[in-house]
Amino acid sequence: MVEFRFDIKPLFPQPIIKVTSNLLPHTFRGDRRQCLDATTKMSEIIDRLGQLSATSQGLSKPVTTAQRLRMSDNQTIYLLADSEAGHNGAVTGLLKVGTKDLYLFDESGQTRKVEQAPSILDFYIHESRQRAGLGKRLFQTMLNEEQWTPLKCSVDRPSEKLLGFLSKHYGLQRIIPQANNFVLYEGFFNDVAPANGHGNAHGHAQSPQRTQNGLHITNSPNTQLFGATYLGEDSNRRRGSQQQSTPNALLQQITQISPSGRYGAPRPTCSMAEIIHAGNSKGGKGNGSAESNSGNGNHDLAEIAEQLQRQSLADLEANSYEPELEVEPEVEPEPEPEVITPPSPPPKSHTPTPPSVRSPEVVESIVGDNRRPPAFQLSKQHTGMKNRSFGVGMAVMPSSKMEFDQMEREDFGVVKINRPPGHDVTSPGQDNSDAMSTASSGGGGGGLTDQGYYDLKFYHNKLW
Ligand SMILES: CC(=O)SCCNC(=O)CCNC(=O)[C@H](O)C(C)(C)COP(=O)(O)OP(=O)(O)OC[C@H]1O[C@@H](n2cnc3c(N)ncnc32)[C@H](O)[C@@H]1OP(=O)(O)O
Repeated sequence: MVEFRFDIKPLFPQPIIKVTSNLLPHTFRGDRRQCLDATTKMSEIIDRLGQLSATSQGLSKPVTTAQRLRMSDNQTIYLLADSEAGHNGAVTGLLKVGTKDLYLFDESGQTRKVEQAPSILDFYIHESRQRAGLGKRLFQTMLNEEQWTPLKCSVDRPSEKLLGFLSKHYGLQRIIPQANNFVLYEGFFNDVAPANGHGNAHGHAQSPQRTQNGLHITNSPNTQLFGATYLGEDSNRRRGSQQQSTPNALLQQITQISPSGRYGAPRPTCSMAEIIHAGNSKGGKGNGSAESNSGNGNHDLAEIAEQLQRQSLADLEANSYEPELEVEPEVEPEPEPEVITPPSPPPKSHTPTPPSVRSPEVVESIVGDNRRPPAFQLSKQHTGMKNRSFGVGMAVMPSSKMEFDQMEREDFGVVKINRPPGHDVTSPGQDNSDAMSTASSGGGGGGLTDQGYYDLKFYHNKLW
């Protein structure tokens, strides 16, 4: 029996009480001070019983704590007490139930999403009182209160004892195998309309693709991994009235979010998705020139990469590297700026500026007019948001890399050229990683070392 330093009887005017997130017995009446006292004591009771249950089941940490109950909005704990026991009475059992949205297999192996499935989450009768019918008493009280039937309950990782208990008292034996830890019994899906693989165990028939609250449910792995997509009324109207050919519509779809949970937080627009999807929506690819892709954010990454590759190859052939372009002066090396601000250095009149090392203005036109000027300029040391895609760099040219300085989270920046090999800059603000990449490439003895080379890297947001 579980006894406490305080008298439990005031908390248990009846043998079984219900506790929800307010941590008060459902029978509680009292003022503020009594309320505080009751929640403190109730928390202690719940934590203690939860710990005993975990120990009894061999769990490393309790499933049931007062804190968890306080944070929940759909869980209820039933507590069984023996007021006659000892001096202060004793608490003898705990049963925690709640509702869960679950993806479940039915008898035929079809996946179904069951919303608010009744779930048995934790069940414990003190060892000294087991097999005396107390479990049945507690469980039956819960069924009556919740108006559930045993067959419609999912059971979260039941122990052998609980399986025996359910078999003995409720004849539940034939389990429908599941991929998760929940156990359900044949008959769970009875009287539920199949509705294309989606249903509700309570029989609240739902539209196969759209539920009342606007959740878009499919059987896809993405849905199962990330949850249903929330399609608000606005969005529904938009989808009806608007073709998906506009980039905005596509972007809205891309950034649609789940309404709750950890996937519910608003996500920033993915710039790469913007490029890929918005580019595709154009239909035609244009003439392939980078400049032609400016505006509206319709860029094709492959096209840009191809363009830069062509330009880089042309530069190689023309032997037109100009290491002095955007290279710090020999005498007074300055820290290499992380974010290049316009204007670009004036090209020598006799040497055409290599297209692959365009001035920021040119590159800006590649990435489109929708790039907003940053309110202030951040280096990658500030933002930590600079992601290198060496694969893309490799695709452009094996010995070169593209670099886009990301001035803002959502935007592409400018192409820049690293300092030439051997040109050490040791001032504090220098770009260490760039220096390292330069050194390592140069150390490899590449053919371009003697001539210097352009270290172009390509940065973008992480995609997934
Ligand atoms: C989702 C979950 O919570 S899973 C975890 C379930 N909890 C536990 O395993 C914790 C330890 N066990 C217990 O707390 C209890 O045994 C409970 C809650 C499972 C059942 O409570 P009890 O008061 O013992 O149940 P009650 O007396 O009403 O029914 C007894 C039946 O339960 C099953 N049972 C209870 N104890 C045991 C046991 N030690 N070994 C095997 N079966 C048991 C048997 O079917 C038993 O019938 P039997 O005595 O004729 O064999």
